[in-house]
Amino acid sequence: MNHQDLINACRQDWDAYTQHAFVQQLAKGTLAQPCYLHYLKQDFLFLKQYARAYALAIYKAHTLADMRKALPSVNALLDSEISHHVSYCANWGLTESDLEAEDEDFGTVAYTRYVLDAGMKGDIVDLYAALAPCSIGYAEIGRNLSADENTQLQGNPFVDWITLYAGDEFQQSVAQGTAHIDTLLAEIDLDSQRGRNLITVFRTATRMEIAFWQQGLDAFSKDEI
Ligand SMILES: Cc1ncc(CN)c(N)n1
Repeated sequence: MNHQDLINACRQDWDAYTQHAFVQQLAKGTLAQPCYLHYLKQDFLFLKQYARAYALAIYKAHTLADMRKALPSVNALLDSEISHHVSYCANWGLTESDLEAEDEDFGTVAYTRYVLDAGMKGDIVDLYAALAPCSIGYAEIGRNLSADENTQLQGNPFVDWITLYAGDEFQQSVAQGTAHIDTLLAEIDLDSQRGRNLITVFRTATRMEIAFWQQGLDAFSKDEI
């Protein structure tokens, strides 16, 4: 099996994730600012836990080769993606320590601890099945938005978000990570119990992504700014 089998096995949830109303409003530039800010703050906290999960992949690896494969993702999260969020949030006068002091919302706790638990109780492949919707999904969203002529780039307050995830650096790092996941999945039969378990893990993380977008949209009524 490979990553595409995982996506195909949960197609409905996958499409609900990658085409969520939050994504469509980002693309049109119509997303309410409180929703974006809530999402960014929570995503900062999400990425911090997510970096721990990639560090767990080093711990779970049996070979030096697999340990080295996980390291670029830890670096990319800590040096690039989290730093982008810190700079975006500086526009609202928020510092890195302000962001670290934020409370995690329920969807943030549920998703990140689910990924960490899948990796703790399973092996490295279970962990990657839980991590994969995050990287592969955002890369797909970035590509879709940049290829779609209806995406509003000019004057769009969220253009930085779109260019981050559509950009070469993010796309290449996800392509490398996905090739590694495919190598690990290649030994597993899609119709085996193991294959079905991995689909469940991948689908659960995909459903968590949908809930994470919704958590951002639901912030509309909260007084965030
Ligand atoms: C919730 C979520 N999922 C995925 C990504 C992309 N790394 C992200 N920043 N946030």
